[in-house]
Amino acid sequence: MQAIISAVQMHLADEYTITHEPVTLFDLMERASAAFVKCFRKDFDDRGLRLAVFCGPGNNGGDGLAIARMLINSGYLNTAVYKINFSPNQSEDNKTNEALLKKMHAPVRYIYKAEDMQFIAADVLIDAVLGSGLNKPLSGEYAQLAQKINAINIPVYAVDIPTGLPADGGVDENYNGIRAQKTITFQRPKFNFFLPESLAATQEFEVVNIGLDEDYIQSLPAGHYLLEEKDIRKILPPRKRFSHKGTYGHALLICGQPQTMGAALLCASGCIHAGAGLVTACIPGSGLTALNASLPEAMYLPRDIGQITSTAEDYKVVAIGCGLDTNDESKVLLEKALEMQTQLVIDADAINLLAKDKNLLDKLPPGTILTPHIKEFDRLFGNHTSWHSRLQTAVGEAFSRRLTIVLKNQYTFICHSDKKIYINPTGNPAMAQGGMGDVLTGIIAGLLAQKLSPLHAAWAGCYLHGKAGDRLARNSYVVKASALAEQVAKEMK
Ligand SMILES: NC(=O)C1=CN([C@@H]2O[C@H](COP(=O)(O)OP(=O)(O)OC[C@H]3O[C@@H](n4cnc5c(N)ncnc54)[C@H](O)[C@@H]3O)[C@@H](O)[C@H]2O)[C@@H](O)CC1
Ligand SMILES: [K+]
Repeated sequence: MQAIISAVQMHLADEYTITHEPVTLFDLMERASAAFVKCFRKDFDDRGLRLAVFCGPGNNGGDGLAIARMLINSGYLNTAVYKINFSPNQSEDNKTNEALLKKMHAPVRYIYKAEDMQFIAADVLIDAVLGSGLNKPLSGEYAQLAQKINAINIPVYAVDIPTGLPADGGVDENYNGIRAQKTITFQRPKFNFFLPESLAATQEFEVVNIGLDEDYIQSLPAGHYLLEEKDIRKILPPRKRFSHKGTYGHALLICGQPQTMGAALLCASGCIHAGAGLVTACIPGSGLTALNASLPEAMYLPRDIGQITSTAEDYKVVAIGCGLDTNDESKVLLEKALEMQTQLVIDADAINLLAKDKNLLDKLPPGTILTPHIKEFDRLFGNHTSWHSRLQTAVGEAFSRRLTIVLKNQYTFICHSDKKIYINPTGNPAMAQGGMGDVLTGIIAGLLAQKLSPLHAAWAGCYLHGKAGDRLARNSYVVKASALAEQVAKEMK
């Protein structure tokens, strides 16, 4: 998995690479700029485009100047360079790149005040004003410049980071920086790109490698990690010779009401397709026919506390909450589940029940997995006005209560008791439909039944769920939860 390092650590990686390899900062800037141009050309192949490259005073601006040179050299002859000179500061490599550009007789226009900026006749604008060196929110001339750039209605491609967006530490709800269509970022995505608020700063991002020392980057103490396919492959349980259904564990799913039986069925389907040896659905009797018809592999347990208690020892994992309602009967079921001393997955209405009665929250056994979406999370742990603060709460609660909190979103954040946040990269908006969360709960329960640790079950569950969704979204506008559950088994192969 990739360590998502901070802007400060990225700077260290930069220095480390320069000290330990025969490269200079200027060489790194060349590499970064060449990588940007390569990526940019994939999206804009037309050499006749009018490009406006805005370059600031530091190394981000240095990249911009080098990018302009490379674009002109590769035939984008309508490239105009705007050099932002709000202060006399200029980094060394910025100076070198400015000189190289001038040697080519490329016209460089200087902007000393935001109001100097006249009408820009361009098809695409490249933002290399400020990058990871941002050390305070934009104000004064820079804020005005950002406003003026945003008012030009053309696509903006940001170099490394949109000007005004910090790399980490949250995004201001009144983001006043440059709004990019795409950001081509160096070596690592920046943590803030994963927060929904960053959409104001960039619609999308692409990471390009610039050859910084990977071993060093991975050795840095990071609080955030981005999951990769190889991490998941390593932890998936193998189907062994001579194994049988008992080998792969028994999951009990306490889910569903007569009017939300689909949630229980989808959860059971996720669990079956993730490979649990046995799946028992504890659902209202009115759902039995549907269960037998749609999932003949699943067994049925009536909603009877006596029967649940007497079979408690059979289960490796209990998942509770999908379509459960928050009525008194459901509360009793949750109380029972909390006493069962098995691995627990708590979702949906079971989370809402915890929110209603904080005494129950305090009874969660260590190792429990919670799978809230944003509203369930805020009901449980209080309202948050930003994702940054929500994640801080999630990390704190996961640590102090020894939980794994799967905070669902476009990029799901898995906050674990080790105080780290694991980011799941898979998934897409075609999956935004009812029932998806129920399938995820089932998948995680299925993996826990197969003896994965809570953390590994959360990693693999989220990754596979999103990957199945990505595969299905290639040929479909929306992805149905039931189809996704079936796809999961194929992704695990
Ligand atoms: N990390 C790396 O390994 C590499 C980084 N490179 C580039 O270098 C960039 C970072 O460069 P720098 O550290 O020079 O910083 P920037 O170019 O982002 O910023 C330049 C300077 O602007 C000033 N500044 C910051 N915030 C401001 C604000 N709100 N208002 C007014 N002035 C402000 C600061 O004094 C800062 O040093 C990266 O984003 C990337 O584009 C690449 O050139 C190559 C390698
Ligand atoms: K930038």
